[in-house]
Amino acid sequence: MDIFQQKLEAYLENIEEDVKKRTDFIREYIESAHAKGAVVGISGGIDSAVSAALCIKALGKENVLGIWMPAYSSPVHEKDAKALVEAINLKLVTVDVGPAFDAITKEMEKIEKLNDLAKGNTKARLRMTTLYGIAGQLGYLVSDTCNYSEIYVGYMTKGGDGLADFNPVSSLTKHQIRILAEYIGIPKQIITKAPSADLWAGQTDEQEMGFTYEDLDRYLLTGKGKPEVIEEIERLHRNSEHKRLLMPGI
Ligand SMILES: Nc1ncnc2c1ncn2[C@@H]1O[C@H](COP(=O)(O)OP(=O)(O)OC[C@H]2O[C@@H]([n+]3cccc(C(=O)O)c3)[C@H](O)[C@@H]2O)[C@@H](O)[C@H]1O
Ligand SMILES: Nc1ncnc2c1ncn2[C@@H]1O[C@H](COP(=O)(O)OP(=O)(O)OP(=O)(O)O)[C@@H](O)[C@H]1O
Ligand SMILES: [Mg+2]
Repeated sequence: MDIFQQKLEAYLENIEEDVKKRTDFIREYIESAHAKGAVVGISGGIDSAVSAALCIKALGKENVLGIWMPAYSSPVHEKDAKALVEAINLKLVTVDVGPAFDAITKEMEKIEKLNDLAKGNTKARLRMTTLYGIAGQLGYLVSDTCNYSEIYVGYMTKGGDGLADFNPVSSLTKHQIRILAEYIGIPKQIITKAPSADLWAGQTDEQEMGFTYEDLDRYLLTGKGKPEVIEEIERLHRNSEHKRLLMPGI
């Protein structure tokens, strides 16, 4: 077995302890903030599924609210988001951010036509706005869902999915998230589906990043990989430093 597989095996061996560590963290953090619960944006993808499941284990299903927020999202993700209701006992509501997206895009395009990335990042920031609106109303905190692999290369929208109050999965690579997902009973189709931000039709993480999660996680867990891939990962890491810091000021 190669060293990458050994690291993943080691994670699986200690998974019960890992779940306890994460659920203790969530419970203690929510208590220390005097909050009543947590909201999680539910995309139909694996990171939000695992984050929500950990929040439910920590806080109880009554104190966790999942929000499905479509903006011309693909139907497969809606089906997968809804599959979580039974699988992890999730309270799920829908807030359609499509109309707000259309309205704000129309206003912004009075300046200049927006490209897919600018439009996609706007969707992510409207979701952040929605999560904070509901969390503020309920006295909840907003759970982040970004995993370690994404955070390392800055693969998240600044002020969008990259902004929340606490993160129950920030130290887990994508491969570790998959192991955890299986352990806590996330539906198979969510685990095996190609990771996608779904910010525009046909988008997938691996295609956009230009390398696979296998390449990224192997490097993160073992330091090994093709030199040109490592160089690209480190370039993205350097260029996204600003997303992992509080804003600079003077
Ligand atoms: N050095 C610096 N210091 C301070 N701020 C700096 C900066 N360089 C850029 N910036 C600011 O950051 C902005 C660029 O960051 P940002 O707006 O995030 O935009 P950007 O990094 O260009 O795009 C976000 C990326 O994350 C991906 N994403 C988003 C959401 C979810 C997921 C997913 O996996 O599901 C993936 C998305 O597909 C895209 O590849 C610039 O417009 C500028 O305002
Ligand atoms: N349609 C959506 N409704 C609600 N939340 C969303 C939606 N799209 C994205 N999000 C939020 O943005 C986060 C970032 O998306 P990302 O694609 O990285 O995670 P994921 O969809 O949970 O996992 P993956 O796509 O890797 O399987 C999601 O975890 C979720 O919290
Ligand atoms: Mg996704």
